[in-house]
Amino acid sequence: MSTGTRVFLVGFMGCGKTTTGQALARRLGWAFVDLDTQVEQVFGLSVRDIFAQHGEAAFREEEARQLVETTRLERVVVATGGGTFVPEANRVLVQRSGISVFLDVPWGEILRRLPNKWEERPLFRSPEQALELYRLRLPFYRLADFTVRPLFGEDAEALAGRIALLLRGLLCAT
Ligand SMILES: Nc1ncnc2c1ncn2[C@@H]1O[C@H](COP(=O)(O)OP(=O)(O)OP(=O)(O)O)[C@@H](O)[C@H]1O
Ligand SMILES: O=C(O)C1=C[C@@H](O)[C@@H](O)[C@H](O)C1
Ligand SMILES: [Mg+2]
Repeated sequence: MSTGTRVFLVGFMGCGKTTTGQALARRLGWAFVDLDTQVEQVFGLSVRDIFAQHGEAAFREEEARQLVETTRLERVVVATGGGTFVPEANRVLVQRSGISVFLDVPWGEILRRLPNKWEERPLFRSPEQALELYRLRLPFYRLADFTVRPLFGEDAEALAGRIALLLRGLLCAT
């Protein structure tokens, strides 16, 4: 399987996977897929309502299924969900199918970005619980092929530009 035509952005809720992913896809002239949106479309419900009505396990099952679907596409940037890269099966699939990039946003900045958004993200129950989850997840995110830490004040467009530069070098080499 060619790994040069898919990019998977991974990282914690609020690190900018969706926003940066859209900007990156535009720059590369590639398609963009947001995994959370795909799952929402299958259920016809928001992430919050999927968790509430069907439970997290049902969400994770569909998330894994939608991840497989993305590996059938070429020239695509995938914004994963915050938990997608944690199960080993998902991680192995990503590592075999494309290039993974961890958006390594420090906790303080995540907190600044996500006030009042807790009810949309069922696993962001309180800052304390979310910090615990963030710490548990970091070792998994660090298994991504590349880690990119947004610079102070660097917006999603600028960050996408930096990732595009990194990828262009890699894509030329494959
Ligand atoms: N580089 C950036 N600088 C400042 N704000 C940003 C940046 N990237 C994204 N944001 C803002 O942070 C918030 C969260 O971004 P986004 O929804 O893209 O994160 P996400 O990683 O997709 O989160 P989730 O896992 O919950 O889907 C949004 O309000 C977005 O505008
Ligand atoms: O971190 C997580 O586990 C999640 C992040 C979001 O992107 C959604 O996939 C959902 O809210 C779960
Ligand atoms: Mg997102």
